[in-house]
Amino acid sequence: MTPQHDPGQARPFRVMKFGGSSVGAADRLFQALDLIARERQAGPVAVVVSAMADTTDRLIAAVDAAAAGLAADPHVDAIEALVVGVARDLTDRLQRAGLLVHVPEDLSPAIAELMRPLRQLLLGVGLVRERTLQTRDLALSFGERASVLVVRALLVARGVDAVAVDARDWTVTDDRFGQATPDLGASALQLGDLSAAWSGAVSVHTGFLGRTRDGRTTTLGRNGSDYTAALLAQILGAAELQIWTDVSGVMTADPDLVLEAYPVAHLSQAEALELGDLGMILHPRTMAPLIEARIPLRVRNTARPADPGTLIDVVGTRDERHPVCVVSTEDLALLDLETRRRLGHERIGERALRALANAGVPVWVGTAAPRDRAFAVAVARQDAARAEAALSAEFGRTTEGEPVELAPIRVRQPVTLLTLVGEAMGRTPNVAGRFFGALGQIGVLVRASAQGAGERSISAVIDGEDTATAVRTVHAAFNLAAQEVNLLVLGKGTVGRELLAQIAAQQQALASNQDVFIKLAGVVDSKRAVFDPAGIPAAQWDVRLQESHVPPDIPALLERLRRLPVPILVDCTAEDTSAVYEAALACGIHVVGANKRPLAAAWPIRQGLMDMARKRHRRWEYETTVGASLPVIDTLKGLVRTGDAILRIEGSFSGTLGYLAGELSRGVPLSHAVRDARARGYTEPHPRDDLSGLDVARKALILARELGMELDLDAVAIEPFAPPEALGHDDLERFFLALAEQDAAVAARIERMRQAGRVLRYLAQIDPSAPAGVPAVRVGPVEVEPDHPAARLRGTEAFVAFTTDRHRAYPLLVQGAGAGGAVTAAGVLTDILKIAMSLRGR
Ligand SMILES: Nc1ncnc2c1ncn2[C@@H]1O[C@H](COP(=O)(O)OP(=O)(O)O)[C@@H](O)[C@H]1O
Ligand SMILES: N[C@@H](CC(=O)OP(=O)(O)O)C(=O)O
Repeated sequence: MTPQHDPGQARPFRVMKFGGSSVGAADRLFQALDLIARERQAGPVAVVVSAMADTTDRLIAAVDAAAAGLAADPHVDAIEALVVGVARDLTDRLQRAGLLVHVPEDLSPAIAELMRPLRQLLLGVGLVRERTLQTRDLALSFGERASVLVVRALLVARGVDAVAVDARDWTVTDDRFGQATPDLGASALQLGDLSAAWSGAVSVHTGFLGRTRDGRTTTLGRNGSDYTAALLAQILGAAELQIWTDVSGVMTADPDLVLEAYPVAHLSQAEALELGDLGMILHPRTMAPLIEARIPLRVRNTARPADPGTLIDVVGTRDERHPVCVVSTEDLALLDLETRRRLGHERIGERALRALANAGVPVWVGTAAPRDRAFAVAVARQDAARAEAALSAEFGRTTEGEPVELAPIRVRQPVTLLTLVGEAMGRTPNVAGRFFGALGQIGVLVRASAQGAGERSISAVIDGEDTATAVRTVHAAFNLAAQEVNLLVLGKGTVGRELLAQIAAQQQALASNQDVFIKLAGVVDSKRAVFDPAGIPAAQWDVRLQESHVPPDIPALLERLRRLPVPILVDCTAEDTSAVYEAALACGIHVVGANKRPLAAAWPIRQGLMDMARKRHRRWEYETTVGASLPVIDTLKGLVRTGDAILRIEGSFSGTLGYLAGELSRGVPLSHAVRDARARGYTEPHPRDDLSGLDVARKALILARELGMELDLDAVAIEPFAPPEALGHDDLERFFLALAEQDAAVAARIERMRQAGRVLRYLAQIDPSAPAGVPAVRVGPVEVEPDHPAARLRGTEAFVAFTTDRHRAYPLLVQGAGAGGAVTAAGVLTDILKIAMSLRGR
């Protein structure tokens, strides 16, 4: 192909294409004209425009309406109104900006005149009630033709010499209406003749349109203006093609699907070819002429012309940290073929592809099992029935005289083809591992997969309903600096409130120092919920919750949460939430809980939750259920996992009871000490819940169960902290009166102990090898000797002593602050980070 440089110019052309979004509104078109004028000063320019905004869709609706015997005129009226409105608005703007060099003629009569044959055509369609692709293409041509009329007139009005070119006059195509292919040689000849008349003016071409040799109008397929522009660039031997649209370049993912998507600075032509093939922003055939002619392409944003956009050239970038693009192709069907016996020498894959090609069904992806015993193909959903019929017919007959033994064809739909495209992939290890790992982490099943032969792409076929979550998760795994986790926090009591404050304070540092981004997706209390998949600023949760009128519909919230990357349910309540945990784990949500009740629920329930977590590969972290943020559970798990034999566990787990024991030892009467502890916020709202020993019993049970002891709460021997007769009153005042009646007896006991050199502590004791008839787990008040580790505890301090086979002589001790909102919340945050860090391997 001989490049046709502008005869009067030494410099080569630049081709600028403006899409429907750039020409469909006056403010954008104002920018577009400005860009053209500036570019013209630097050298020769050819412009390609699309139909304004949604005009092409409207024209299709008009044809459909006419064919259905309905009025099509309202659609044409709306298009005319849009075009005339944009032209008027733009004239005003140019005038106000002092840019109007010539006053343009009123364009409405010209536009009405242009549309007249369209109205007649639609009338004809209405009469015959028949709509062929050929008729439709002719109707569609009016969109681009109207744009050219307006753009040329206003360029001239702005002082830029411009000529209108109906690209049908040079784009010679075959007669595949709706999807025509241009003939490059014939088109170049035609254009050569036409271009002589431009003589230095900016030529403004209709995108998308062509004509057969015998003069019938064709279109190049939806979004075909990109293709027109690429052809024009090739024939003109342009130095560059610019595609101006409404986003700042080719983004790492569809910005409508992935909020965090960002523009890719530099792509190779091969990468862009793969992206175009998958229908990502470029028309699938745009790249071919540019590759042939080695012409660079820039994708730019008309509304933000200062943004650099995306450069697509022959070499691309060698930057190893180059982002990759995630493309999802929805509404596909996956057809699975499997032989029960080999089909002679011919492979089923080959035969299947041939059968589909003969039936005119395009295949999105095909993957074969080794030696072709099984084969899966993904096709557009609308082609699924045709594809199935073609395959059934193909494999229904025998080959080489052998009976065909094909299992019934399985059709799964809707499915989505999820593809990762990036040049760097062939040079980076473990791309497949990270890709499938990210999908596995959110419980997405891969139905089929393919790794591009050019090492530039990797694809997975997934269920349609998983699309949004999968795209976001894969995008985050490859393109975001920080691992994102999404929290739904249940409960805004002391622990919940403190946790949210700690998240607000730490969020920034965690993102910059640990590459972990903690996103607060929702908060729920007993009356309402607030949920925002884009994230609630952690400092604003309180206000947002107060403003919310959404009821706390947990199943609905879990359904939304599970669609976000690394979803975590954070339970800061003291309710029976086992059913919530089950639902969460079942749908792929991790759980972090400070709540003891699900762990202390009946053994089959607790075990069911553990099994569900294991089966769904979700984490359930609950370190704070015993000893707040002290590493009690982790230590015990470590001992058990490394095969140590636990001989005995003893501990003081209740900060409240530890505090009370200390106060009594100092001579404070029981009822006073309890009143005081309640006033300090150490006790539950009704102190009976602490004094009964039930809370400590639950903690002891949690530890015992870690040892595999199949016990329920009723197997724990509980002796309350205060005599049971004092605990029966619901009414607080009567409760305190009854408690005061015990003051003297308790004081006398404490005094006796003091004289014997002992102190009172409330301890839990677990003895896995207790003989039959002796409770293996017991909690209650114990008089301890002065050299016992519990004797040294101060205030709300807690301790646990593990006596094991390896720690026999000196028990392993864990000791420190064992209660309080701040330490518990810090423990919950640690559990959340444990999950985030384990996934972060990037
Ligand atoms: N990966 C992606 N990068 C950029 N845009 C994308 C991507 N995926 C989907 N899009 C969508 O493509 C749109 C641009 O294409 P289109 O509407 O055809 O533009 P135009 O009207 O300029 O031809 C964007 O507004 C965006 O919503
Ligand atoms: N107007 C045609 C052709 C085109 O390319 O449009 P856009 O550049 O707006 O995607 C369509 O909507 O398919």
